[in-house]
Amino acid sequence: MAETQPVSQALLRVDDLECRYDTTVVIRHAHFSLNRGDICCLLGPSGCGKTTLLRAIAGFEPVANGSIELDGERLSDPNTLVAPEKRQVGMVFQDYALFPHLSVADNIAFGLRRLTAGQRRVRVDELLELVELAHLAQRYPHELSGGQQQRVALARALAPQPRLLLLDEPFSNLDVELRRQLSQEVRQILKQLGISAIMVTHDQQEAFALADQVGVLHGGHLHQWDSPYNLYHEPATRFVANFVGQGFFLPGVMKNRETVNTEIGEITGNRAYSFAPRTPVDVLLRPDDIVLDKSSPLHAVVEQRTFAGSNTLYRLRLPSQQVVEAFFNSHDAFLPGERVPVRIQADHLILFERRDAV
Ligand SMILES: Nc1ncnc2c1ncn2[C@@H]1O[C@H](COP(=O)(O)OP(=O)(O)OP(=O)(O)O)[C@@H](O)[C@H]1O
Repeated sequence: MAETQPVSQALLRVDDLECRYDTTVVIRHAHFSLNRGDICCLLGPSGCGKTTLLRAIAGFEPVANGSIELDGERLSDPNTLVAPEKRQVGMVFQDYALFPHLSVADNIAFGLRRLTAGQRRVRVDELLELVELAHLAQRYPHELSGGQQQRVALARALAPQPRLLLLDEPFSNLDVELRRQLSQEVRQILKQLGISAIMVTHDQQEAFALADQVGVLHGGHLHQWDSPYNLYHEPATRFVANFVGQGFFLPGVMKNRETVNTEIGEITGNRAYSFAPRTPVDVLLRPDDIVLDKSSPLHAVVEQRTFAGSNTLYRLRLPSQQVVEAFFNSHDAFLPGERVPVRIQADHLILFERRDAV
C-alpha cells in the first residue's frame, strides 16, 4: 500500500492499526491517511473488516496495536480510547437509526443541544435546505421513504459540524437507481461543505462514483489505498486486480523487463518489472485492453455477448482456448460463433508472478 498524500494535508492518519475480537485479529497493519475534504471508500467483500475499521475510527472498538490520529490529536492506540462522542466524528448507519418518536426537524436538532433555541432553529433550517427536505420538517421517520430517511440521517450527522463523517453502507437498503442518485447527491453535499468522509461499501461502482480514494480490504489486510483510476489500471495485488473491475489473466513468460511472451504474441507495456527472463507470469487483461483490428492476424471466437447500451461486452475464446472479455462499440455487432480479429492494446502492462495467486 503506497501512501500518496503529503503530510501537511492529512486530516486522518491511521498507522499500523491492528484490531481484534478476543484473540482473533481482524484488521492487521492497516496504514493510510485521508486528506482534508477528501471522500474515501473502504471496499471489500463481506467479513473483510470494513465495519470494524470504521468502528475503530469512530471510537466504538479499541485498537490492539498502532494508532489513529485526527487533526494531529491521538484518538486511539493500545493505551488510548477517546470516547466516540468526544471525537467530533459523525456517523451515518445502514439502517438510518433515526429516532422514531422525533420529527425530521427534531432528529436533525438532536446533536445541537449546546446551541440556543434560536441558533438550533437556524442550523436545522440550513440542513433541511441542504438535503432538500424543508417541506417534510414536521413528518416522522415512518412517514418518509428510505431515501428521505437516509437524507435525514445525513443531515443529523452533519448538524454538529463533525471533523470527519463516517458512513456504514448508507445506501444498501435502497434500490439501485435511488442508490446511484443518492450517492451522487451525498458526494455533492460533502464537497460543497468541504467535509471529509469515509464510507464503507462492498459495491465497487458505488466506491468509484463517490470516492477520491478507495481502500481495498481483504481478510483484514488493506491491499491498496489509491485513486479509483489507479486501482483499476495499477492494481497492487492479484486480489485487487480481481475484485476491482472485470479482468482476465493471460499466462505468459517474461522475455525482458518490459515484454512478455504469450500465446498471442509479445506484449510490451510502459513499465519495467524486475522478474528474471523466463519467469512465468499472468498478464492482467481488462475488457478495454482488447480492441478490434481488421489487420490483426489474431482471431478470437465469440462465445457470448451482453448488450450494455453504447457498448457490448463480448466473451471471446482465443486460439489456445483462453477466455477473455472485451467491450466493443455496440454498432459492431458480432454473433456467437463468429471469428473476430483482435489485438491487445495494453498500455499499462500489469503482471503478477504466477506462483503468488491469492
Ligand atoms: N463483535 C464481534 N465479535 C467477534 N467477531 C466479530 C465481531 N464483529 C465482527 N466480527 C468478525 O470480524 C470480521 C470482520 O467483520 P466486519 O463486520 O468488520 O466485516 P465487514 O467487511 O464489515 O463485513 P460485511 O460487509 O459483511 O458487513 C468477520 O470475520 C466477523 O465475523
